[in-house]
Amino acid sequence: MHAMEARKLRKLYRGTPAVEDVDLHVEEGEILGVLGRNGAGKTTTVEMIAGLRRPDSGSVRILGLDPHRDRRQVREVLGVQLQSSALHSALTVDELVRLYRTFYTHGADPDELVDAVGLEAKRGTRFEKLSGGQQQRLSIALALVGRPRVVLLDELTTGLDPEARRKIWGLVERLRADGVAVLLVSHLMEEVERLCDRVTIIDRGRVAAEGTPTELVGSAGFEQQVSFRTREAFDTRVLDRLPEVTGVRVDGDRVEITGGGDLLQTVSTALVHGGVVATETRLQRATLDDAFLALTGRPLTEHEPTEPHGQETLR
Ligand SMILES: Nc1ncnc2c1ncn2[C@@H]1O[C@H](COP(=O)(O)OP(=O)(O)OP(=O)(O)O)[C@@H](O)[C@H]1O
Repeated sequence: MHAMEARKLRKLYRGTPAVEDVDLHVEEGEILGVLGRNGAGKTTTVEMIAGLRRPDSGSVRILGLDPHRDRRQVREVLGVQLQSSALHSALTVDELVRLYRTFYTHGADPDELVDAVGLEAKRGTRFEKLSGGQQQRLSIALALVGRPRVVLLDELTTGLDPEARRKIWGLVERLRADGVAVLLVSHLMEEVERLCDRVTIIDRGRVAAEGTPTELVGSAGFEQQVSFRTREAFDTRVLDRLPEVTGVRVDGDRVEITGGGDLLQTVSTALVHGGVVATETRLQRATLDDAFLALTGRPLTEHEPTEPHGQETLR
């Protein structure tokens, strides 16, 4: 059983599909990144997984539970941080965290959680007096206060400064180490490349590609290049026979290898076995940004073409 599984999710807004045929799953101790342009359908997908919006068709399971049918049990195991959270503006950070803690039978220590998101100096500050980034950090704390087993994070660190961002990344890495299943919607390639074990690219409401960052770069048809220098005469047969290697070029003391898979690891191991002393070893490979462009035809920073949609409220 997957910790979270969404199958064939579909959502229309006034007849126009916003999400079509979307399959996603996350395992315990795994971070899945969901990457897509503005308007690609990511938030709609997360809201359906959270049970905040009913899909027109398809199903969601959180630890085997249905977010609508088993609402009460799902609340105990699921943590959700959405892009815009309207919280009681007159309550302080401490009051809000303690209030949310009472919603759960088992939960986190409120003081530790406030420290973990870096709001220790703001404990007594009312929500309305917090900066946008501080409100964002508070919404992360509130998503985690029930010690959830599955967490949905939408635009986790948008608007945070680099230091706060690194702190929150550390927090998400600790969740993974504790066996929590994390779904992370993001616009930031750096965040996705650093944190995510697997990535699903959503484009125009559909899954365009899915895999580890390395697999996505590979599936976009990019080759990697490993280069190094060696003082000894180099026999290319050490590398030629490896399935990952597609080409070896020797230019004086410099050797360049092209190929796929985990090329750096494969080449390094073969060189050690072959007794070759290599220096200045470098790996060059396309980034997830390049893969996104190749797989969807447009860069991540472009917006989805806007189509007229009727308004619909959460239900
Ligand atoms: N409540 C709504 N009523 C009507 N149309 C909507 C509603 N919410 C979203 N849409 C439309 O559905 C599509 C998907 O929107 P969604 O918010 O899910 O995308 P997103 O990938 O999360 O975008 P962003 O990165 O900007 O948050 C967009 O075209 C959007 O305009």
